[in-house]
Amino acid sequence: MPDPLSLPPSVRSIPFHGQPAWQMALPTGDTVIVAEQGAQVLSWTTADGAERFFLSPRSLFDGHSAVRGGVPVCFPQFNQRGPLPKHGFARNLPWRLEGGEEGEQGATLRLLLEDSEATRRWWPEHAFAARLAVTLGAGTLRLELSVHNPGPTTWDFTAALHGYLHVDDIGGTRLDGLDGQARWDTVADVRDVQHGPVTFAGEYDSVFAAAPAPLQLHQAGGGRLSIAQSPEWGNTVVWNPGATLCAALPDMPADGYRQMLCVEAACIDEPVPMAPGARWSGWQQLQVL
Ligand SMILES: O=P(O)(O)OC[C@H]1O[C@H](O)[C@H](O)[C@@H](O)[C@@H]1O
Repeated sequence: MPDPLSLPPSVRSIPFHGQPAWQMALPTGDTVIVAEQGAQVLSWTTADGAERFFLSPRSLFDGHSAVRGGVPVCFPQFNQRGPLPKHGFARNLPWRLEGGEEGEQGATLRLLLEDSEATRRWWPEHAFAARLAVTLGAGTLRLELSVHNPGPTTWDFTAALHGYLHVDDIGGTRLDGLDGQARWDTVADVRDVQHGPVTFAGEYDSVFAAAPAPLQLHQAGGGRLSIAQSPEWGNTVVWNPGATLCAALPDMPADGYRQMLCVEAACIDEPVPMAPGARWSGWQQLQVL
């Protein structure tokens, strides 16, 4: 028998859109909701009551289809760069709650996905453990993805923490901190270097070389968010579908693109090699300024 789960008092199990999830709430008023499916953070509210993530009201919530919003964990493949389903399978499968604790940084919830019959359908020779630690502090959310290879064969992966940040209006949103970084504009399929802040007027989908310092998101209404990622992530992806692509996405309202911006800590250009016994981890931290 496994030990009973030890969970801090800030955590409770809840249904969210009819699906199993956990909510953590701090005395400061900050809350986070994490779904069992995909270990996907679906809501983060700060003490002022503001929801910090976009969650599409047209998401399916059927227990396996990808949910559009919050922070999907893309693993072990980013997008369609490989033979696996788009963005890998981790976002479609139930993760297991391993535990949680309260510390100086806030309250942490830990979830685990291991190889199973379901993952071996796509990834037959791959023994793995993927863990997501969700740490909620005052005005801060930190997500850490850890990957372990407990098996005898070497494999590699690509991944992303694909956060859908809620924005007041995409037209008035600005992302600072990528000036001078190498960029692959995947809409035009052009490789160049970013000059100045990133602004949005139509479909935007770019893979950047990760910047050395945190990015800053500036909202149309004046709000600011710091977005930091650990050096293990070699890339940052910035995505907004724009009006035309958004209208073609069945799980998005036609104007949903106006309220979201994905800023993703990612490993894409260089797949992470995992020899037997290898461990890797990388985090992204969001902080309201
Ligand atoms: O629709 P999804 O499978 O969730 O993918 C949504 C988006 O994810 C990333 O941001 C990619 O850069 C985009 O090209 C992709 O369209």
